[in-house]
Amino acid sequence: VTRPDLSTRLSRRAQTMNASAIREILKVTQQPDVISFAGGLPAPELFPIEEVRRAADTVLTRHGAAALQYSTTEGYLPLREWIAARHGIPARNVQIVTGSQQGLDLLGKVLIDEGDTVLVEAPTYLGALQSFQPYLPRYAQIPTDEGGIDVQALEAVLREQAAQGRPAKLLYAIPNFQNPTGRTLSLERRQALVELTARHGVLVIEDDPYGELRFSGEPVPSLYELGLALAGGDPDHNHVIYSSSFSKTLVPGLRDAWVQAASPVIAKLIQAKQGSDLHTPTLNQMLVTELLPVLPRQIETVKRAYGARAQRMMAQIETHFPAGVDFTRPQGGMFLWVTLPVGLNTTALLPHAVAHKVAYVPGSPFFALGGGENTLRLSYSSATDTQIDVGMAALGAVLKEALA
Ligand SMILES: Cc1ncc(COP(=O)(O)O)c(CN[C@@H](CCCC(=O)O)C(=O)O)c1O
Repeated sequence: VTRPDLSTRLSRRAQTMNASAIREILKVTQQPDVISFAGGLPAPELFPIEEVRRAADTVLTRHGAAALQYSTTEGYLPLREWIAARHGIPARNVQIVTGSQQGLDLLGKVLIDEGDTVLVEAPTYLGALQSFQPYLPRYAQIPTDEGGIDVQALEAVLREQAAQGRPAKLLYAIPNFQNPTGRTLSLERRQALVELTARHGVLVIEDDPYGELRFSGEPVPSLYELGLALAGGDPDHNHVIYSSSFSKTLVPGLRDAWVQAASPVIAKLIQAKQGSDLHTPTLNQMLVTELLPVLPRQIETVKRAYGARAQRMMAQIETHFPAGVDFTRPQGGMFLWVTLPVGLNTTALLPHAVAHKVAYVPGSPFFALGGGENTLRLSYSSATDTQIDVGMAALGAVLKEALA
């Protein structure tokens, strides 16, 4: 009998990895009587289950064998063509991925060399940090304010990086209804950011899973559209890479998403994906394509529900939270961001909140270089009115106690 300690055999890369705070908390908050505002879970009661069942029947009846067979790495052409047409680009610039989470992993694999400087917002989506980490980037944080990325601060960071002979490789941004803050970048800041990054030769990854979920205010052109205009309409010279998903507009469990990029990037994404999962499940891609006619109505239903839940949560926070606590007022998406008085630690506070049957995601895992100990993220998307009322009252009580 030999008893090797396998934990000593892991790669250096594996040893840089850590767990997703969101996934870990989802495990904790699965306790039935805990009201969880942690996971960015789309509202399950709004899933078009009947439509999915009918679509599955149609797909399997009409092209059952093809739906269950291996398929191309690029993705199901009718789906790619539908996406391409909506963005005014050729289908060859669209790659289907297995959730935009896989898109982030593959983009990290094909764009980041060890030590490359990757610019991220402070705070940013912790799942992106998790995807990029194994490629061993050197993070630089871009300060944000109520309006999202502070583009003046970005310019200073870019200048500093260039002066140190370490120009940034890429910038990862979530301009619509940002995860975790819920903030949206103004058109003026988007234009400045796109021009600035083009000038400095910095690639931009625009992660936009929430763009369709606007429930107030006016739509703003994407960084991708602005980048395309800067490239004279040529998608093969757009320095902005766009990623979005059917997870928040349709359903997350089918794991269908896509990346829009210049052909040399797409070519490498395909090769990386060949080595990862060969292709996104064929049946799921055909299902999503069959469901495209119900998408507009589904988006309207989801937007209305999330807008009402966001308003209710903000009203309850106004009512129950102690003075000195600040929070963002999103115009769309699934999250809002709470900032407590400096000195409070939301990671330390979480077990106490769970004891009071309410859960959130502490803010610090959303900061690539640390900080944010006094912040937390709340997701309103899958909470009923009662859960919002009861949960915000409970969390308000926990915060008042902590501040006393
Ligand atoms: C900015 C951003 N980019 C990509 C994703 C991943 O979405 P996909 O379902 O992989 O398309 C997400 C989804 N994040 C959710 C869902 C995480 C789901 C989970 O870990 O259970 C969250 O932050 O809670 C996102 O917010």
